Parts: sequence; structure tokens; C-alpha cells
Amino acid sequence: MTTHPNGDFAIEARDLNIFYGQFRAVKNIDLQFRPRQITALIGPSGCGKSTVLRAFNRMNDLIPSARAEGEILFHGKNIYDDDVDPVEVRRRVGMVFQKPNPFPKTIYENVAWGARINGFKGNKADMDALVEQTLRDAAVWDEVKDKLGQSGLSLSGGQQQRLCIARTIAIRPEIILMDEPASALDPISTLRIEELIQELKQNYTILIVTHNMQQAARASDFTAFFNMDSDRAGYLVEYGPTSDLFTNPKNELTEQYITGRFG
Ligand SMILES: Nc1ncnc2c1ncn2[C@@H]1O[C@H](COP(=O)(O)OP(=O)(O)OP(=O)(O)O)[C@@H](O)[C@H]1O
Repeated sequence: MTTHPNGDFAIEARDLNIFYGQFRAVKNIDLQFRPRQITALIGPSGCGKSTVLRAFNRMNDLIPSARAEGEILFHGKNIYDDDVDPVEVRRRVGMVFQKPNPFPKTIYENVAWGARINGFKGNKADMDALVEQTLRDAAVWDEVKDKLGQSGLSLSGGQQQRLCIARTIAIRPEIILMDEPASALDPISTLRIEELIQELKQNYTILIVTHNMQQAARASDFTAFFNMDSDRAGYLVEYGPTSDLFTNPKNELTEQYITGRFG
């Protein structure tokens, strides 16, 4: 994929519409994400947050009925152009899912896999060092360093999710998409994930879908609020710095949503 600088933005949606068969699930989305910032996508159930998120790494391609119109510009290139390889898009735009889904392999292999995908050529000692550094970056090293040969599935839910984040960053993406990454976790594990997201921001642009308004307010720099129209298509109501959106929303609907009056 030949790419060019994309102005000030890490990734950008232009007039994005996504359909499942005849049904238009989201409409006319324009959104621009600055590098190394965390953006929360919020809104009532079914308004299309996950659908929009998955559009940024062509994950919707895996759903046979799904179709995108419009553009997603990444380094100035529309990722939906015919000459773009979706596998390469997913390498550069990684994803963490709601339910932790480590591979049924060792903790070590869950991380080493990503490095190999990236063409890692070093010896065993180099790989050991890379696995350690990646697990440290994902704030899970201390808990797993004595059991790297055990299955990733043997860890707690919160540890599994941090292992999945390690697996994602081992591929060195530029952008990380997170679809409610803490919603299946207890409050302490949730806080650890939020802290980790803050650290990852130094190196990655992060888009995070969350149902949890406090989490959006605490953990993000920007917030995009979506709602569902009378035709059930999701649309973007308001987008801006999180502090503005939560303290001084411009739109009446945003105010109603963040104060819990609907959704
Ligand atoms: N695979 C699919 N096939 C058909 N319709 C789908 C599919 N996935 C989602 N939809 C529909 O698209 C719309 C948006 O769904 P989506 O899951 O993106 O919303 P959401 O805001 O993330 O919801 P939630 O907060 O409940 O997870 C909904 O009407 C949903 O029923």
C-alpha cells in the first residue's frame, strides 16, 4: 500500500456510510483523529459505534452483508480502494475486542506471533527480549514472567485482555481500535486497562468504544457522540475535546445523553 502524509490526522472518515444488506446502519460520518490521542465513541445501543470502529480497519469486510461507502483516509490513501490489501490495513490498524480472545497457545507465543508477522529476524535471545518488553509495555509482565510457557487462556480475564493488548502492540500498529475493552472485566481490572491506555497513548492513536460515560470522561482526549435517527441509521451528533463535550455540550441531545436522560 503506497501511502502519503495525511495532513494532521492519523486517520479520517469522509462521508462514511455502512450498510448491512439494504439497511444503512450508519450515515454521513465525517471524523478526523489526531495522532497519539484517545478518542471515545459513545452513544445509545445500536447507534453504530462498533460498526464505525470496525470500518477503520476493514473488519466489517468479514461480515458478508456489510458494505461501506465513502472514504477512510489513512496516510492520504482510501483504505477501501481496490488496490489496498485489507490484511495490511489490519496490521497497521490493530484491534482489541470486548471479550479477551488470546490464542490457545502459550503466553510467550501470543506475543511472539505478532513479531514474526512483522518479519522479525532476530535470534531466540532477541525474541525473548522483545516478548519481555512488549509484555512490560502492556503492563502484564510482572504477573506472567514466571509462566510464559503456560496457555494464555490460563490467565484471569483482566490479564488475558492485557495479553491481547500485548499481542496487538507486538505487531507495531499505528492505530489501536478498542471495542469496549473493559466491559467484561471487574472494576480493578478496568482501571488497569484505563491506565494502560493512557500509557499507550505515547505511541499509538487510540479509538475506543465505550458504554461507560465515566470511562469516556476519564480516559479520553476527544469524544464522538452518536445517536440513531428515525430511519435507525446512526449519525454523528457532536465531536470535540472530551472536557468540552462533557461540561459544555453544544447539542441538546448530547446534554440529554450525558446526563442519563436517554440511552
Ligand atoms: N452483522 C450484522 N448484520 C446485520 N446488522 C447488523 C450487524 N451488526 C450490527 N448490525 C446492526 O447495525 C446497527 C449498529 O450496530 P452496532 O453493533 O454497530 O451498534 P453499537 O452502537 O455498537 O451497539 P451496542 O452499543 O449495543 O454494542 C444495529 O441496528 C445492528 O442491529
